[in-house]
Amino acid sequence: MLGGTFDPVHLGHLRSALELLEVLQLDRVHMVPAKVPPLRDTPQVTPEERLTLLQLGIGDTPGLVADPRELERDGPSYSADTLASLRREYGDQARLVMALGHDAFLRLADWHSPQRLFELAHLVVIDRPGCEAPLTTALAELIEGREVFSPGALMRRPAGGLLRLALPTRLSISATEIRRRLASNRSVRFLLPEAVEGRILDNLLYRRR
Ligand SMILES: Nc1ncnc2c1ncn2[C@@H]1O[C@H](COP(=O)(O)OP(=O)(O)OP(=O)(O)O)[C@@H](O)[C@H]1O
Ligand SMILES: O=C(O)c1ccc[n+]([C@@H]2O[C@H](COP(=O)([O-])O)[C@@H](O)[C@H]2O)c1
Repeated sequence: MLGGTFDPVHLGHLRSALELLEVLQLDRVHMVPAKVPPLRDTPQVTPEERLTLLQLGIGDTPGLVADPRELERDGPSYSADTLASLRREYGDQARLVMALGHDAFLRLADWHSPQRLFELAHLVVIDRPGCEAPLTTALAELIEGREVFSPGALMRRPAGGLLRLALPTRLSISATEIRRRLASNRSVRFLLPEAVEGRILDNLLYRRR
């Protein structure tokens, strides 16, 4: 699972999802837009629209799935609930991975039931340019004894490990920068898929009101 606000989805997300699929030899990557992201302000664009943009971005890419399950729940979109739902779907023995960028990882100790995340899945932290801050004490305690150093070591068990990965392509693209550009009428070409760009421009999304 790769969860996100996806406000909007961009090539940093999509390349990461594809490379996770290859490097970890996964069956599929569920990309799950958060209906109510727990630790940030309400996104500018509705969950349904962010899901539509994600579907357009993924297109027919084999192995990537635009997963609407968080849109079906009310309240904050806690990842522990999403992983529990995936665990129910795939069963106890499936190897389940939650991937997140290093910036999101740095705040993991503030998440809802962070220990439970490790009961339900492995965590894979994707290196992201410009996000090299040190770990807090709370985060260091949370991950103590969990780190492994290869995909093979991670995949021996269904859950509970932590792997930090430098994926082959590191893109310093962020949704914040894309929203800024759109708000000031600057180009976002080549930062996100053309179909996503087209829908955003056609519907005047992220324009300053
Ligand atoms: N360029 C990128 N490379 C690797 N991981 C990324 C990249 N952009 C986002 N991610 C990760 O993807 C997940 C979802 O990201 P999110 O939807 O918040 O996008 P974002 O670009 O970080 O958005 P914003 O700028 O609005 O915070 C997070 O775990 C985030 O760390
Ligand atoms: O479960 C939580 O408490 C929690 C707290 C913060 C973020 N998350 C999830 O982490 C993913 C990235 O979040 P964000 O805000 O960086 O887009 C997204 O799927 C969020 O739902 C989850």
